[in-house]
Amino acid sequence: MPLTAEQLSLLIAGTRKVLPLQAPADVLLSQYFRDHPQLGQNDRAAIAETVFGILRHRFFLESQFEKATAREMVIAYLTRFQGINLREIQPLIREVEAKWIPRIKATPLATLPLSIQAELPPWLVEKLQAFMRDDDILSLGKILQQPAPLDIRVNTILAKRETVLTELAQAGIDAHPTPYSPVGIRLPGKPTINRHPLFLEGKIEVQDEGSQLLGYLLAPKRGEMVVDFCAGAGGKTLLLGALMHSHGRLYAFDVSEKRLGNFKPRLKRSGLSNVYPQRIDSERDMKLKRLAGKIDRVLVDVPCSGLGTLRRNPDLKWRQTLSSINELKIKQESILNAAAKLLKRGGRLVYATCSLLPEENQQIIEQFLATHSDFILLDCGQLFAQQQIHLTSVGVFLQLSPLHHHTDGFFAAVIERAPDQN
Ligand SMILES: C[S@@+](CC[C@H](N)C(=O)[O-])C[C@H]1O[C@@H](n2cnc3c(N)ncnc32)[C@H](O)[C@@H]1O
Repeated sequence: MPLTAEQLSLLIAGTRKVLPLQAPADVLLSQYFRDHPQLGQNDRAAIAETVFGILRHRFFLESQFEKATAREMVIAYLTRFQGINLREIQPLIREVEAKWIPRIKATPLATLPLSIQAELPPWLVEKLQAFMRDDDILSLGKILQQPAPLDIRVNTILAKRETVLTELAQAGIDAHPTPYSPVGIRLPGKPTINRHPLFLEGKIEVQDEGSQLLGYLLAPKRGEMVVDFCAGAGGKTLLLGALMHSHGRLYAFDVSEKRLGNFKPRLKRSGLSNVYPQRIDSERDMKLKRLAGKIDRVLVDVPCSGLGTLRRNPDLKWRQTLSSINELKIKQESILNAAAKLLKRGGRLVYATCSLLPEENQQIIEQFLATHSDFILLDCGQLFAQQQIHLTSVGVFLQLSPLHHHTDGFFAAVIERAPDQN
């Protein structure tokens, strides 16, 4: 159906609300939808698709104007990236706008600077160039412009992956086992899953395959004492609880009351009975003292730049800066130091981020190991192989990539506190 003038103005209004990025794009969009309850499901979907599409191509779109307005961005996006032709949109736009459309459609990408071609901020391209070739940065940038697939995790406390796959097939939902995670399913059509009985009964949870794999590196066992130090809304906690078969003690710490609040209904659905969510003031909270040296396994999924999730959160390209990354590094170091104190001798810690930058990843671990001689680094590739998970290009560290693994860009390192010598 051809675009109508009313639909075009809705797309422009939604874009105008989000583009200044005074908050995360998804928060601004939800706010906008709450303020406009008259918008139907289709209008909302079209606005969200356009706003996120513009964010994915914003460097190119802005390069085409002196100072682009929301209206110009929408028209340029629809015609260059959504295949709407000039004849179709002409009745809805001004004469002067119709004049620049052919130029924007024809601009060859290869003539533009790498940061525009890759749709990455110049400061980030510069950081990546320290360890990547330009054509690899371009391939990465291009894959990060694609929307991510929808991955779910089967809650093995309540269901088996084969049974869930059968039920999804019966419901006419295109679904495939994920290639690496033994409990993952990929849903290429991205159906709305949160009203499906499998979801409501706690048999499935939305979770990127990369995030699932981190749980297999920690590999907590039944009956152990385990801490998820930065549990947030509990995405990874729930997998850890399932790997523990709901036996033992799993503390879910976070500084955010709101995130832990979002965890509560998920925990209830999961059927797990060994999880203890607890808010802490900071990584120096006194509550942590009593657990020092007592914990078998600790997951530290630290706050990070999130640059490995640009497929889902393209707005991070503007919300992160060189100085925010410097602040994050200090926090990451401090959280890792505090979390490591909880480990008993022989205990294992997984440090994880969804960042692509070595300074938030291996450099934090290398710095930690240089000052903690009682910790050793384990090999992620070997730990996966022990569990029959065969990932390509994984060495001592895990760096998942949307390009090579079709997951978000997760990083992980596994360290162990040296066992007692006696
Ligand atoms: C990357 S997110 C964790 C996501 C979560 N593990 C999941 O799988 O859904 C990082 C979390 O660290 C929390 N955080 C920030 N500072 C913290 C601190 N000092 N101690 C513990 N958690 C902290 C944030 O509130 C945020 O929820």
